[in-house]
Amino acid sequence: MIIAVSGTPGVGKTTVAKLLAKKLGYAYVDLREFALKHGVGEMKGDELEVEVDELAYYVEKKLKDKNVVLDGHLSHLMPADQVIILRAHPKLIGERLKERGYSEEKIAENVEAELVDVCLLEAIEENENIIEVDTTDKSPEEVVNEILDILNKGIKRRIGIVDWTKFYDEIVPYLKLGGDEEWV
Ligand SMILES: Nc1ncnc2c1ncn2[C@@H]1O[C@H](COP(=O)(O)OP(=O)(O)OP(=O)(O)O)[C@@H](O)[C@H]1O
Repeated sequence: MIIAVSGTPGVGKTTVAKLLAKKLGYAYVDLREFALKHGVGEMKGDELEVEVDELAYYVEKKLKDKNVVLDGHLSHLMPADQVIILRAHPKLIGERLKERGYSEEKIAENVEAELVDVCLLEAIEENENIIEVDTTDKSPEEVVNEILDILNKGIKRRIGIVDWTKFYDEIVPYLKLGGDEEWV
């Protein structure tokens, strides 16, 4: 069984995926390292640009019959049996990425992606089995226990649990609004 753990950068995918794999006794697979290992994608500066279909082909071929937790911000586009989309208050994403030294532009891009549910919407296009978990104010342990609880109940789909637009005023400072052009 392939369980994909996805979400906006900084949401906690790696932390949660490793712990989830440990508790389930599954192998942990970092999708970026998996791509590199199989020669998928091209390095553009620090970033690895991959062809999603090519990566999905290798995931299907190499991991299909294994018990793995797949970690990566493209994992929701892979042929997984179960997708977990982690969510966090966009302000938290902004603070974590600021701490990592990301540029204002990169922070704004990711905060906005979390605000408007980009990962979730992409996942819905690809997979029926999606569980969304709000990690805000929870420890990684609590998040993993929540995931295990849902899976143990046989629930495969639980979406629409957060609406960050309610907190728009708190999120605005992290966004780059208006661009360079003046409104006339
Ligand atoms: N409930 C939580 N779940 C997961 N991570 C949490 C939680 N609370 C705090 N954190 C912290 O948030 C940070 C998330 O970092 P992590 O590398 O796991 O995110 P990521 O989504 O994998 O990022 P990236 O996509 O950039 O690799 C870690 O420092 C982690 O300790």
